Amino acid sequence: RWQLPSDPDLSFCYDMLQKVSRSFAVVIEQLGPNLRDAVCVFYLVLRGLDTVEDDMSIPLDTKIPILQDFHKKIYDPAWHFLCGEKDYKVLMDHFHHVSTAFLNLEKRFQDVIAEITDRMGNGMAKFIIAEVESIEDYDEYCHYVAGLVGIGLSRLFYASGLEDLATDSLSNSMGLFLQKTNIIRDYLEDINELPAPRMFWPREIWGKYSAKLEDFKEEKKSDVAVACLNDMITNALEHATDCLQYMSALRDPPIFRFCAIPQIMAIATLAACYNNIQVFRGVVKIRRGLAAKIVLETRSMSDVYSTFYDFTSMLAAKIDKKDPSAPTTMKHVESILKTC
Ligand SMILES: COc1cccc([C@H]2O[C@H](CC(=O)N[C@@H](CC(=O)O)C(=O)O)C(=O)N(CC(C)(C)C)c3ccc(Cl)cc32)c1OC
Repeated sequence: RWQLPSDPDLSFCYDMLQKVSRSFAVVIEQLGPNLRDAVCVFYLVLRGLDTVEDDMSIPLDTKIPILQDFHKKIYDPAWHFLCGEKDYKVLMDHFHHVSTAFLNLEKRFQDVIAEITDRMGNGMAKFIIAEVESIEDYDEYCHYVAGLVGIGLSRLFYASGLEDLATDSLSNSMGLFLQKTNIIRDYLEDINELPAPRMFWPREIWGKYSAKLEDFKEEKKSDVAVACLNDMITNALEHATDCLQYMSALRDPPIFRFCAIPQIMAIATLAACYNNIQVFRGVVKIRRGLAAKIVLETRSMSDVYSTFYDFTSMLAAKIDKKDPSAPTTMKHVESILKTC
């Protein structure tokens, strides 16, 4: 493993990265030196935003201005805010390390991070009050919290000179595919969240299957729960071909792996969740051994194509003709298999 930076602010950032997402930290650290620091700082700035958004103990009239002005706070090493739990409390209480590391980045990287943080913070603020009702709301919310991350990363890759600039549309899809997979996988964890659950499953989808989203926890509602789950997964699969197109355009091997590994985890998760009532009984996680295999064996686009092909075929094998979404699921499956 390369030498930890002597710079105390950056070494705090890499330590935090290790703590908040060990598996992902490994792939970030394999990026080139310039890009690595920018992505590490970007990741922690996003985690900071997320921690504020998720902290239900912060009153709205305090939370909303923090979200909206977060893009200015990152320029102010004097600013910090006590919120979040465990490692996130450490992150927020010592946020000056992140803002100092941010200020030491090249300006072209700072500008990308600041603009994305501005748009994301304002988007989050909008959805603190508004519920996700329609599929359009669902795509808009996922754009703010995940699509913008893809767009920001594409701009950092381009600013580093290592990649051409990917379109906002394909970059957005990279975020939506991951975020929608997380929202689907985390149904039970999210709906049991105390003091108040924040659910992002759109009423336009679940309202076709039950009067209340929490009904899916009930044994007697298993059939409609699985039908709704398959509908949600079918909606997420719409983004898969955009993600394959985005990854096929990447040139730098460390950037490729950084982008490909989460996408493969996502298609593997969707295949495991499809038609699986266990999503409403616990959190369906792909086995650690499989995840480790994915991290080690994803080197080229042909690895990505064959892995997407395999997991999409596994999902297709589980499609029940009687499932209400089956025709649409088959359509998305066919376009993915054709692309691979
Ligand atoms: C071109 O776009 C990307 C390319 C590579 C990786 C990601 C994306 O992947 C991780 C992967 C990650 O963080 N995995 C976790 C495991 C998990 O969350 O289930 C981990 O390995 O700890 C992820 O999930 N999110 C969070 C969002 C989805 C909200 C964007 C994320 C947060 C901050 C950054 Cl800088 C990047 C990402 C991209 O973002 C779209």
